Amino acid sequence: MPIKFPSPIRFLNPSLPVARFPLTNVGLSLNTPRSIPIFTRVFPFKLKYLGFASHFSTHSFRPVPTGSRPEFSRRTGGGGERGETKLSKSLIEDEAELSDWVSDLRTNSIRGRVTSEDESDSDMGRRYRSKSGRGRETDSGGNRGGGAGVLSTKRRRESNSNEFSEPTRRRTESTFGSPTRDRGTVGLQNARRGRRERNLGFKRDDKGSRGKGVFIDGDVVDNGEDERKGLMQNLGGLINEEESDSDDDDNGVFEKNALSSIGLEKDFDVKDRPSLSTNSDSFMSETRFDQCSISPLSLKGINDAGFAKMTVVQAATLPAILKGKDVLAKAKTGTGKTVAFLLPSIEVVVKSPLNRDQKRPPILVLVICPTRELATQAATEAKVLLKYHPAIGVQVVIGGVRIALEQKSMQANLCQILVATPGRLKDHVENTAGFASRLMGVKVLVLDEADRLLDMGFRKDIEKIIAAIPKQRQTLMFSATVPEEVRQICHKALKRDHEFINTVQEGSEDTHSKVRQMHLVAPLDKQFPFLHAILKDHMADDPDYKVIVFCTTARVTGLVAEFLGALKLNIREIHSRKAQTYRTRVSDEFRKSKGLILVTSDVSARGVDYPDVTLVLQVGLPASREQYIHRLGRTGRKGKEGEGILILAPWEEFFLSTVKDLPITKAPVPSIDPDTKKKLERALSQVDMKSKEAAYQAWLGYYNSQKKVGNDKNRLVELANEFSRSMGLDTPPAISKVVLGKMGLRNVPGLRSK
Ligand SMILES: Nc1ncnc2c1ncn2[C@@H]1O[C@H](COP(=O)(O)OP(=O)(O)OP(=O)(O)O)[C@@H](O)[C@H]1O
Repeated sequence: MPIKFPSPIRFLNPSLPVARFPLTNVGLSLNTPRSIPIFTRVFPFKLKYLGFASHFSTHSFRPVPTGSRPEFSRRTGGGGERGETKLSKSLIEDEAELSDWVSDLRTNSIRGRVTSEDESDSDMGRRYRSKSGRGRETDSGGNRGGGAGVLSTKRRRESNSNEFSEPTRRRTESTFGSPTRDRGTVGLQNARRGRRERNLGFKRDDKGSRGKGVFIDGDVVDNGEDERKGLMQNLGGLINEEESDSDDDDNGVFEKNALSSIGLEKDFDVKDRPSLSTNSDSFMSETRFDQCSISPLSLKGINDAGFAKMTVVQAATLPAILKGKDVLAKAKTGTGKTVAFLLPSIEVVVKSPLNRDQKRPPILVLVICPTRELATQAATEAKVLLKYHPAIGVQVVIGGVRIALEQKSMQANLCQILVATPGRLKDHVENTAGFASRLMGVKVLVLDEADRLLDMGFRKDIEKIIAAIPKQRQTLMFSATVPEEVRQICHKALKRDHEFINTVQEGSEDTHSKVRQMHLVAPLDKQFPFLHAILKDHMADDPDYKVIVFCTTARVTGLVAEFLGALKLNIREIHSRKAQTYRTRVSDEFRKSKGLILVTSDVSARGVDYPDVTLVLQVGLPASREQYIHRLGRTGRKGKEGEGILILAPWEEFFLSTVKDLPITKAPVPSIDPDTKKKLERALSQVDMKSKEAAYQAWLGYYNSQKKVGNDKNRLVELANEFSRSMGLDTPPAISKVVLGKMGLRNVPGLRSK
């Protein structure tokens, strides 16, 4: 018999408070006439607030009168969203698309374009030599410099059209450079000791515990968010003016509005939910799937997948979703959110009458994911659940795949469930015959990684997609992070009576306590050696190691991968400069393997479910607090233990204040013996000069867009040149004048132009 929960209470985790949002008067906006852009209505650029207490002067967003609002007893997330310094807003769907877009700048299609990376590459190799004097001049491989160019110029422009610029605030960094002390690697080894044993059970840990980025390697990003603001500053002239109507003002306003208008309706009392009261670290509930009204064939599929009981987020959200409610759900990384939205969506298809329109059979469920890897993974999980539903089909549409192939596949195969990345989906809406009418069948819309999809980089595409599906639908949004300002936007996308189900216990962190988090502050010239030392140490400590190294941009990722490859480490790399087929192959390989290090940009930051990752290393400033959390979430999945180390330069230490609620301790500083030092220098000298030049430009672009670093241009260039020296270059690479101009860096002392 189906279990029943009293309707106003949404439950959760062991002691998870389930938050429900007050019913504000804002729920209508997404159901707007098609001709009016949704987010323009719901989030007007000139939105003004009349006070911190929640008064708005816009007709499309009215605050709940203070008196009628449920008391803002606590903010959810245990500080998860606290202190968000809002480091970012994304620009582009998938970094590959930004890559394409930047490639596009090389053409004559956009006014005021930048000189292409390829152009700037043309003679770089001849100009500079590595420290050893033998910089190689060969191209770094067919995968570079290409971009998966399947996107139209128009779309790329549109993808970028909503970025906002931000008034430049001058700021002088005062925290540059404090030398680190060498304390040996023993501490790190100790820190890890016993990890494997602890992994054997779900025991509680006793330890105390771009966009897309922007960019720009003159070229690219991998995932920043706030850098996007910088991108706009830097590339001002590149943006289509009609579309660059900035909502600069909105950002500050938005944050305040969010703070003042969101409250929790109810705190959850775990005593009322014995089925969920496992220990508070567990991601599993006591609820069985057959306790909900799930079809027998779905139950069979679940059983075959080996899922005996629901995870906490599944138990928390399924009853509400099955009842047809709109849901915004927040649950920690790796806790089964994908099944939580797929399973009830499948049930909607099961219950839908068979459609006899063979020519344009309707798409009933639309799942949108921010990256190609994630979309592919969600579709794979759907297929597992659909094992005993031969009449239900799932298809994927993502960038990097020939659109004609997708059109064929959607026509020739069952496609009641469509999983897509936003840009490609929009392409289909605009260019695939009959697709728009199929979309009019959508009954369930899912935004996976909702906060990412609702940020600036995706806004336009999402807006168009929502306008292309029926207003009468169920909307589900899931993420491990739901910043305040995103909650505001979510309100507009969801029905008024939607439920916000937060499975992160009040007062607990957004990260898993079984994942040991550390940071290491080291000057740039020490970072390559330290990275190597940490990896070697980890590999020695755990023969089943499986490590992900996150880097700031695609080009820096390429550089780090080459460096580690030269040291004969077992390396794979994934970033936007790699072809999609390569990305898919490497992703599959990494999923199945052990004894491997994946060097990657933020294309791998969210959602991807690689089992048993033992260590996540983040090198350089993460694009945002959220991005830090999602990257870290690649380890410690399904209740396992893991380890995360963030390597920052002294002048990046400010980032720690944005994650001060997380249990991040200081990592011991590795010691580097003279022989190893020489070996590392040799390895660096083997890295392709073009990779170094591209990484230098990308590095400069990325940090230029980070306001805390990029506002002081003289200092920025000093730091970039420090980075250049850390790669073994005596002279920093020259950058084309056009690119420097676009970055706002012309005539800054220390830069070389060509
Ligand atoms: N009921 C269940 N029992 C056991 N394992 C499950 C269950 N549901 C899902 N899983 C597995 O848990 C793993 C993590 O799930 P999933 O990738 O959906 O997590 P997530 O919460 O979406 O993570 P992220 O926030 O990183 O996207 C997957 O391997 C999935 O197959």
